[in-house]
Amino acid sequence: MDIKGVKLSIVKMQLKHPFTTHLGSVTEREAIIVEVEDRNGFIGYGEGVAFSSPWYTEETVQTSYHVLKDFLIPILRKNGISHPDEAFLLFSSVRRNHMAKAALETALWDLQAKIEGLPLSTLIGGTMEAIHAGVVVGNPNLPEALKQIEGYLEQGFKRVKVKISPEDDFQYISEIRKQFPDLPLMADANSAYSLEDVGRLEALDEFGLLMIEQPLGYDDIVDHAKLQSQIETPICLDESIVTFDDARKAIELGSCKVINIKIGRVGGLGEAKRIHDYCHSNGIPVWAGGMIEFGISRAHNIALASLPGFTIPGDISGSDRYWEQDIIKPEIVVENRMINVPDRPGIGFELNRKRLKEVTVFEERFKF
Ligand SMILES: O=C(O)CCC(=O)c1ccccc1C(=O)O
Ligand SMILES: [Mg+2]
Repeated sequence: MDIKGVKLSIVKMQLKHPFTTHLGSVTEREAIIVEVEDRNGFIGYGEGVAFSSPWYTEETVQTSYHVLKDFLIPILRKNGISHPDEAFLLFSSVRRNHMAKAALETALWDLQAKIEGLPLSTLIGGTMEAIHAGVVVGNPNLPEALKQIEGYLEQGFKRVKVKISPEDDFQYISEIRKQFPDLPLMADANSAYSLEDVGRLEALDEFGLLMIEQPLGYDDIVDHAKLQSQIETPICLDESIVTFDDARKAIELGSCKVINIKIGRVGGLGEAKRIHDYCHSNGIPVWAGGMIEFGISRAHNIALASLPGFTIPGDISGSDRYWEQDIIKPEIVVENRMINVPDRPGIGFELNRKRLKEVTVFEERFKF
């Protein structure tokens, strides 16, 4: 790859409605948009998905920016790269900081796909022409949540995920079940429980949830194995799976029956694909997680979710789920409960430069 330079833009946009978990509410989203340009004028896009504060993982927009600017971009400039497959190893002198790494690595994947004139999904071995849409309700107010779910079902979403916590989990889920008895429903706890809550979690078994996501500690795989042996509902791990080896160990221990793959959390598309391949050959279904992201990250998720092991609808909704106007064109749309996998080169979406400019609060260029 003959890279000419990298541009980083920090963008900031209000969400249409706050998104709430037991850890707090997100009302405004900051992110880092990465553009890697080569000497033939191709530009690859990536998005850094760390939040403004370290509530979901330890990274933030500012730590990602620092790691990109002062470490990852200089490593890339000094060493060069011939294929994005090499990026994770190339960046291995920097520990963790997976969201920063993924921001740059995904831009390299988009660039490589554009150089080859292929859709990104094709380049990574995707087999699906369209993926199932899924949506997340982050609203602890039950009547409002019920209304929101009704609206999403009318829009054609196939699967709904809700956020739960020990405060009102049984009542919250039972009311949703009463109103939507056949809805494919799942619950995400974002580590709100401990092993002492086994009884509470067992009580949810009767609701036939597709799965419960990350009930216990955000870095735990041992207690989750104990819990899984005591509840019927399949456990899905999110926060705990940060590396390929985490996935391997969790599967070996029986800590989960499903894995949520997020490109940012695992350090890039290459690692996300490795985890997918391992899960696929071990009979563990996977789905693509969401990060309340803008269209660039969503587009990378769409390419990822076109791989054959993504058999469960993920947290992939349209641009209008969170944004009045996204930073990409065309915007991502849900049609007949599905999102089309683009057949255009790369991620298949262009930056909407006018919109990007409106929401950019800081930008910087790095010449190679
Ligand atoms: O992108 C979405 O639609 C929301 C997905 C979601 O639940 C989420 C959003 C931000 C941080 C963590 C999570 C999660 O899956 O735990
Ligand atoms: Mg989650």
